[in-house]
Amino acid sequence: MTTTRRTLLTVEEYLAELMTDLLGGTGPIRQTQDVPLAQALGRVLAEPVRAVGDVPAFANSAMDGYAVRHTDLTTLPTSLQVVADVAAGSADDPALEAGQCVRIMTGAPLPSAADTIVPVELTDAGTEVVAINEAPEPGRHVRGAGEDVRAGDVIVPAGTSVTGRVLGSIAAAGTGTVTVRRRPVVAVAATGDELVAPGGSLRRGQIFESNGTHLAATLLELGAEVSRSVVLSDEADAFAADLDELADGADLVLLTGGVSVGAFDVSRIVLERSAQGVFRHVRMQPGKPQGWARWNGVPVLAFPGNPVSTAISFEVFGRPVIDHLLGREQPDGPTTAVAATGWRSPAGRRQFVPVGLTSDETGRLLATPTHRRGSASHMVTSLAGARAVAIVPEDTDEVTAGDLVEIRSL
Ligand SMILES: Nc1nc2c(c(=O)[nH]1)N[C@H]1C(S)=C(S)[C@@H](COP(=O)(O)OP(=O)(O)OC[C@H]3O[C@@H](n4cnc5c(N)ncnc54)[C@H](O)[C@@H]3O)O[C@H]1N2
Ligand code: MOO
Repeated sequence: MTTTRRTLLTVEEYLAELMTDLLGGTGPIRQTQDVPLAQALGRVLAEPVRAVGDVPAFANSAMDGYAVRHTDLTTLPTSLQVVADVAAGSADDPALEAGQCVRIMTGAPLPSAADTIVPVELTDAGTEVVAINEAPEPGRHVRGAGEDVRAGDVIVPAGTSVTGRVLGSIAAAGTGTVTVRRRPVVAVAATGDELVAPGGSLRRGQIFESNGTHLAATLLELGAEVSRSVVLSDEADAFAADLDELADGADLVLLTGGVSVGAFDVSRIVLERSAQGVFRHVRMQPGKPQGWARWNGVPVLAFPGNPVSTAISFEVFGRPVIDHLLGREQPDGPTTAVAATGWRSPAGRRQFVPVGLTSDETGRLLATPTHRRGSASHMVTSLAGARAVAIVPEDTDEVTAGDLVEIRSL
């Protein structure tokens, strides 16, 4: 039966419904994999990474100069005998008597008998005898063993997305292999007989498919595996058969289009008829019509077909579901920016507007809608230039230039 009147939920109510009723309260994917660092980019850590040893592993010099005993610098200027050279990578630990020093390079181990580094700039750079004109404080320019982290300290917690920065820290702490969660397998399907692959030619009534392209790429960015990204027929039986194939082996199916109340809205029709699909209206713009179901036991999210609606739906509902499957820590919460121009917002619905970000001469962050006409669910090219979405509360029907608006990075 066609559900034209729908329960109206807030964004939070619908998200909670997805987490409890669709995902069944189940935790992240259990399977993990051990992967070398070179293959870990974009994955999510299933276990914390701890420092294998102290970092730095040994006390070393922060400067090119001379390793000295500070007690030898009580009277200045002074001259010290240079008894050895130590370069980075050297395992030497030359002995120092009173009045002696060691020429040392940045990163080289501090001789056990020395306690301070005199940078070469404060000396005459002598190689057998060095004249020292100025004394740094005791202990200066020495990088202590373990002053970054101690052996066993957590470098990166479980649930972290592996980025270049994260990899750098893990590598420095001595770990070559990390345990990551298996990638969630996600199948993507756009619906609509009007859709033509980009690069083709359009006859009257047809448009280029963009939602599948957008979702598949964004899923890859988030560390998911996209098993298939296809366009399904608007014919119900064929759609259902294709859905069987898509769901096979998937952790999640994402559908776009056909969720509204139109006579041919195939996602809704098939999911309601064959999988007790739940279709809602959510107090948001864009992204009002939403649906979910389990198809052969596999969670299915059905997003509205308008491209900006799909994009926002993914940000608001798809991303948290993927993060949940991956056990990923939630990204940073919203921040604020100053609206650079004004725009209208539908009363009673939370508005999500793609915005670009700049700053003014006083350093304030400015948000400007990326489409000159503000927000509309079909303004697909507004997505390319967006750095964030501005979030306008339900009780606001107009944003005025200069207002502080909440933004969430994309
Ligand atoms: N009588 C009502 N009509 C509509 C309502 C409503 O409450 N009552 N809601 C409107 C809202 S809001 C939205 S959003 C849309 C959602 O509709 P559907 O999910 O059924 O989406 P479609 O009708 O399939 O498509 C909408 C629009 O988007 C284009 N589209 C679809 N798929 C793609 C794709 N993969 N790539 C690019 N563009 C796509 C499609 O051609 C349509 O133009 O319903 C409103 N109607
Ligand atoms: O909710 Mo629709 O997504 O406003 O265009």
